[in-house]
Amino acid sequence: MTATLPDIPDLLREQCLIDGAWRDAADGATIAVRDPADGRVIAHVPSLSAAETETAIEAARRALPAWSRRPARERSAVLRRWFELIVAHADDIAALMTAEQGKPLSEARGEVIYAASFIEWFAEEAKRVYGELIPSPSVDRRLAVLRQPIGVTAAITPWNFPAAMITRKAGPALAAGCTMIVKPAEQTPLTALALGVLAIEAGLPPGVLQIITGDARTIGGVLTASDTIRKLSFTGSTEVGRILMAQSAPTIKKLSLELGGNAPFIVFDDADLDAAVEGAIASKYRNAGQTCVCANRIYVQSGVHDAFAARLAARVAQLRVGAGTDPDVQIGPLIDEDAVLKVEAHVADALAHGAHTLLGGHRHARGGTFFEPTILTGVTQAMRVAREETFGPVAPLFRFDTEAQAVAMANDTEFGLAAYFYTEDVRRTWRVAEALEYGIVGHNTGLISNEVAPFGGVKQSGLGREGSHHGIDEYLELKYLCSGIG
Ligand SMILES: NC(=O)C1=CN([C@@H]2O[C@H](COP(=O)(O)OP(=O)(O)OC[C@H]3O[C@@H](n4cnc5c(N)ncnc54)[C@H](OP(=O)(O)O)[C@@H]3O)[C@@H](O)[C@H]2O)C=CC1
Ligand SMILES: O=C(O)CCCC(=O)O
Repeated sequence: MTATLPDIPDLLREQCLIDGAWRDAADGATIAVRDPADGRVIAHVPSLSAAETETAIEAARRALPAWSRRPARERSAVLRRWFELIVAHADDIAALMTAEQGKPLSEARGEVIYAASFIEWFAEEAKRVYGELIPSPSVDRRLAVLRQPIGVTAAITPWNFPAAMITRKAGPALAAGCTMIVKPAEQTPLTALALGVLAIEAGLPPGVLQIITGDARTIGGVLTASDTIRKLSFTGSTEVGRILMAQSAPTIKKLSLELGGNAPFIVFDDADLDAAVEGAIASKYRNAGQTCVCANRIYVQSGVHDAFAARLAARVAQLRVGAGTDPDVQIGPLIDEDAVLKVEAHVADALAHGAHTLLGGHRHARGGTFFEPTILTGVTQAMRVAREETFGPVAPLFRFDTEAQAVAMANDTEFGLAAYFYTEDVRRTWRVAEALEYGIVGHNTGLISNEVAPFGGVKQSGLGREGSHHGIDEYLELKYLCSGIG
């Protein structure tokens, strides 16, 4: 262990949570966790086997009957305590998150509060899982619909939001009366395990929540093959989403998939340009561009293109790159070397096909996985930055002339998670919002995420919605009861 880890013995766990107990792998195997700011190993977590994954599933199965039968009010109270504990420990969890993920401390703290908001929200929703009484077609029968927990569930989560992607799944699952096994990304297990510490402290009974670490294919293979697990929720790449969907087919699992995005960000001639620049920065450079809803393609109408590019460049040039622990830094390191290679490849491809660098374009002078905040101009639909999620601090600017062109280019992708546009024209607002083939649309804002609204995509960006009052439905089954009373 090194000095880059915060001194928080109560929250720092290097063991997995199974059946209410903290465990190592039986064979002692571990995975190293690194600080992306300097590449140093900061901790080790267990690398569990397939058999240990089965043990976690079995614990969740045993815990299900009692937890699902607890009155909703009691489940709600436990979740409420978990929420309060997360908020009370926000600074410590943020420090842990920055150490393993790299995002600036202020962003990490923001994520912890965001993560906690899902637990608070679903603590409330737990009490509102209403059924229905259907007007009967005959006098001798009564027709009812019950909404019941789906059963044992699993979540596989990414490194870019190490806390919020867990609570957005565990919150509704536990509120609904399900039990869950969470497998966090190998880069960011410490935040997940710290959430587990607080869940136990909040009074979550053994087996209701398991947090297991290890080889993704081994654990993913066991989770998807399991007949006990009735639902899998995954956030991550579209490629892995496809694999998990195929692996879940034999057991016909219910799936929530929150996959890659390739978000268009459209600036029309009639936009408030300063607001559009701020929105673009918030959307593009948050988490160093490593967000599935980050603006990936910035389309700017010809009349304002050059002014927008100049203002954006002036602002982005002020963004400071460095370790997330430095309070003056806005852009931390990328998660790993593979991430940097992908960003470099996208920039090189764009330049080779005629784009120009307005700002940045290279690895940062600090070395490691730091990358310069970058703006490219003269980008076209044929380039890789237009077709694939870059997941880095690169803003590619495309020029367009008409609204129809902008909408067509924005929709020209297999992805459909988030889209943004800036206009002051109310008629255009509705026209464009309705025409964009996306699950989430931001108008005159670059920040759309919160716990009260449904988050999720269309097309190959995934299935299902998280957050909002819809989020709990993903963990419930409808049961139709036809009662003969003649
Ligand atoms: N929608 C989103 O929010 C995200 C999108 N991405 C996109 O994906 C790209 C690659 O990022 P990456 O981290 O590799 O994303 P992945 O999709 O590979 O990882 C996300 C999660 O899936 C797990 N996983 C990976 N392979 C399997 C498998 N075969 N079976 C079961 N679980 C698996 C990972 O585990 P482990 O970490 O142990 O390998 C991690 O927990 C990014 O550049 C970005 O474009 C990435 C993260 C989030
Ligand atoms: O990148 C993701 O996978 C989640 C986006 C974070 C959010 O805005 O909720």
